[in-house]
Amino acid sequence: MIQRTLEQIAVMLGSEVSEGAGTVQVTGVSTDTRSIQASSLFVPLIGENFDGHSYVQEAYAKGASAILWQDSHGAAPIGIPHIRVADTLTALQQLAKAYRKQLSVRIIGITGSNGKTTTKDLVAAVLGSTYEVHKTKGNLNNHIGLPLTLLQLEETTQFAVVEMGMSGRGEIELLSDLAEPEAAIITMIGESHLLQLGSRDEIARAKAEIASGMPRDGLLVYNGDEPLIEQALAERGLGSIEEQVAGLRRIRFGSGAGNDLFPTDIRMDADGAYFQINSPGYPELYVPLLGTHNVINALAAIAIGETFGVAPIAIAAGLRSLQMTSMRIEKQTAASGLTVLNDAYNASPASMRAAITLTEQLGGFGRKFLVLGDMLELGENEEQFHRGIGAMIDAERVDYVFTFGRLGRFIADEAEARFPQGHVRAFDEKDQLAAELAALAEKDDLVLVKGSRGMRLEQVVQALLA
Ligand SMILES: CC(=O)N[C@H]1[C@@H](OP(=O)(O)OP(=O)(O)OC[C@H]2O[C@@H](n3ccc(=O)[nH]c3=O)[C@H](O)[C@@H]2O)O[C@H](CO)[C@@H](O)[C@@H]1O[C@H](C)C(=O)N[C@@H](C)C(=O)N[C@H](CCC(=O)N[C@@H](CCC[C@@H](N)C(=O)O)C(=O)O)C(=O)O
Ligand SMILES: Nc1ncnc2c1ncn2[C@@H]1O[C@H](COP(=O)(O)OP(=O)(O)OP(=O)(O)O)[C@@H](O)[C@H]1O
Ligand SMILES: C[C@@H](N)C(=O)N[C@H](C)C(=O)O
Repeated sequence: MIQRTLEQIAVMLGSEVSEGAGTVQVTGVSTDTRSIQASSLFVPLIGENFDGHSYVQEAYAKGASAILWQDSHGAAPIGIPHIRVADTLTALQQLAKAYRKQLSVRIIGITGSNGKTTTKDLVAAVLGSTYEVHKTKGNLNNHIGLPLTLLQLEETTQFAVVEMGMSGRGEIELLSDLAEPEAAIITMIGESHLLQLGSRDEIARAKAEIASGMPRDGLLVYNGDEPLIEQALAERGLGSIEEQVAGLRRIRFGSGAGNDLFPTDIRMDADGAYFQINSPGYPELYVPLLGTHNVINALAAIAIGETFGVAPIAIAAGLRSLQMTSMRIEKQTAASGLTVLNDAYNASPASMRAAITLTEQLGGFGRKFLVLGDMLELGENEEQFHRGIGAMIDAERVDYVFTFGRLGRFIADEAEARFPQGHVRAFDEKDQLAAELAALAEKDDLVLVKGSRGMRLEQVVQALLA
């Protein structure tokens, strides 16, 4: 993480240090006194619920070396080393960019409607077999999370794999301009945040903004099965693969044989997937993730590994060594023996379909239960999206469907007629859903739990595992 004197930081921000504080040593940056590290620079952000400026005394008492102070807040507290700035959020971003430019780190940016976190973990695993790698922690992928990620880099970090999230146009452009990735991955275009973007075309245009901060000879790795990505790149003057115009190098990955990288001979076991690829020199590969969509995510990681000189055998080892962020098709087992697929981090129609299809395909279980929550931020067609999920559930392969939330009712309503009486239930209370499910499910059964972040369905998982 960043280690600089306060004077050096002031120079990076184009500002000045408070009297006599130039030699104060800073190690790391924090924006939250609830997780602050000693010797850090505390950056008080103005948020929806609090103004961080109210916590600077607490930050200093907890060991912060210094703080930033926004001009609009008048005189800074006496006795705390500080740097005055016009806007603390902008200053955080500026400091992250300046620090990134001082390092020799090579940055891989990742965006896409679904799969950013998963692919970030896969790329880090592949590159980590050969290099010193830092990856986005958790889901810190926005205008605050990405700067914090950059400021966590060590001087010795060789590669940084950074997740770039968005829910509006211009957000990825800002993140790309901050991180200046030399390579970028666009995982896929789904329906996430359709409410704000309005169409999948607009979502694709937003994702294509990742090209903004890239060098002319940068590398774009993108899902070649999705025509909207190439369309959006062409609209940015990057031409299409057919035009082969000057500019970014490209590697297309996906299930189709027209891609530069595609899988063959996919077969699943209880914990992951085996597959071959069309690139020479590889053994049969294995990724400890369930679902065909995760094989496709792995292709992006392979493309990056090949580009940056990781040997095929090291790529294979890296994939096998994956350390996955939680609540993404995370397989958990209750004391009773009941198996839970915890996919509760978030949900959109594409990821919901992928999770249900995967659950239907898994063998070796007794009955199968789906616990499905609302999918949020889908805009005016939210009801149709949820009904579409209800309609795609295979009643021959799923035994029960329990839904939670106002929109989940549409899933239940659409599925009910194809199931035995009482096997499709819509709940408004998580506790009741969990209690009835725990009473019904038995040790050989399988339960998928999935819904948007706002539904907090991990509470149902915790009740089942208790
Ligand atoms: C600003 C901030 O970091 N807030 C975090 C804070 O929220 P809280 O409500 O408690 O505080 P405020 O924001 O109101 O307070 C302002 C500051 O004061 C600090 N503070 C407060 C209390 C206190 O006792 N001490 C303090 O120091 C506080 O820390 C603030 O700095 O805490 C919450 C709980 O931990 C955090 O959730 C909240 O974080 C916000 C949401 C945030 O944006 N965090 C980023 C670091 C981040 O990357 N979060 C990701 C989720 C990102 C995400 O959703 N990405 C989307 C796509 C991008 C959408 C984009 N348009 C957007 O708006 O995000 C995606 O789909 O992936 C994560 O944590 O997972
Ligand atoms: N290529 C994909 N297609 C469809 N669903 C996917 C794909 N990759 C991952 N998923 C599913 O999408 C959900 C979110 O996965 P992940 O956290 O990796 O995505 P993300 O893009 O980081 O999400 P967020 O936008 O919240 O950061 C999980 O349910 C996961 O199984
Ligand atoms: C919280 C954010 N990362 C997200 O994914 N939001 C959508 C709406 C979800 O939770 O599905």
